[in-house]
Amino acid sequence: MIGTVYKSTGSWYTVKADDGVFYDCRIKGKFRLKGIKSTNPIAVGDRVSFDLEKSGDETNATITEIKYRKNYIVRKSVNLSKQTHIIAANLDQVFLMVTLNNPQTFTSFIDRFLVTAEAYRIPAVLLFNKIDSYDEEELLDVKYLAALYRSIGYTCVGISAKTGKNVDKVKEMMTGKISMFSGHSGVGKSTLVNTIDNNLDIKTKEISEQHMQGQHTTTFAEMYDLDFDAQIIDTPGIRGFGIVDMEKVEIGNYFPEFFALKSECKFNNCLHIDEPKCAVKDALENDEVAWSRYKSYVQMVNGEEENYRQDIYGDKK
Ligand SMILES: Nc1nc2c(ncn2[C@@H]2O[C@H](COP(=O)(O)OP(=O)(O)OP(=O)(O)O)[C@@H](O)[C@H]2O)c(=O)[nH]1
Ligand SMILES: [Zn+2]
Repeated sequence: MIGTVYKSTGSWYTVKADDGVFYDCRIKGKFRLKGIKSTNPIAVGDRVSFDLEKSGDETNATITEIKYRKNYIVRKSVNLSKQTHIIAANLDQVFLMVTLNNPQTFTSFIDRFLVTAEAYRIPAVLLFNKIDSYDEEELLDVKYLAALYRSIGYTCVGISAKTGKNVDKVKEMMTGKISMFSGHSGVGKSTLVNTIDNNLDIKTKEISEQHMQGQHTTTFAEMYDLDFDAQIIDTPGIRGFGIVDMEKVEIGNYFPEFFALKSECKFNNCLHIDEPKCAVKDALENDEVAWSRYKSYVQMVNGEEENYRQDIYGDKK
């Protein structure tokens, strides 16, 4: 039989077979995955084959094979083994919820998130939430940001999880897909999920930062069916993506508007920092590339942490 993993506890996997029936499965032997040293061989979202075997009154379900994963997101374990914990696999899209204030979402955070999504090959959508609460000036800031990210190719929607404004658009985008919601604490993720499907009762199991750092703590994601043809993956305690290891020369490839210009740079390994005849820097000078994006890029290349203070909306230089 073939199905999708909805939940994993490390030793048991809840699999929804393609006929809609749920089975608790175990794995047999060891699953080794090429290229990753993982603490968990099978993750939520994985497509698996499994066998049913009767023993007396019981039916044992055993996973025998993992199908091709189109993508997966990971969290590095903090202990010395350098093992990777796969949080979820086969996401169709990820929604980043952004608010201008309460809490403030900085462009450096948005850009880091988008770079990670590009690296994971997961389409990202920006949802500007709480538009019911903004004054005219703030709405202009939202429009500016939405236009900026749209020009790069990202879908952007202004929504209100509270009033339901444009939530129908979000539902439309979710139909037939597996989605994940990310964003800072307080941006309205739970509120939105409740507005989308008020029968769903995801108990947001908040895990303290301190707890997350404990090496024995494992956070398990879970997939939920909504009351229309859509699934969401909830990752308790994980509000963004883990950080993906990247080479400096790679980072520019995950800024789509930089990548599009790369072939016009004089050097094919151009870092777009100090090199002469750099098409990205030329575009920046001509205001064809946003300064906020370039600033995020330089921070990432230099391996700096997000610098919240310097990051101002609509600040072009
Ligand atoms: N005005 C307004 N308030 C909102 C909106 N969406 C959420 N809120 C409020 O923002 C606060 C935080 O919302 P939550 O849904 O708990 O945020 P969250 O992202 O799930 O937060 P964590 O669980 O901490 O990650 C609550 O007081 C909500 O009522 C909105 O569209 N407009
Ligand atoms: Zn360049």
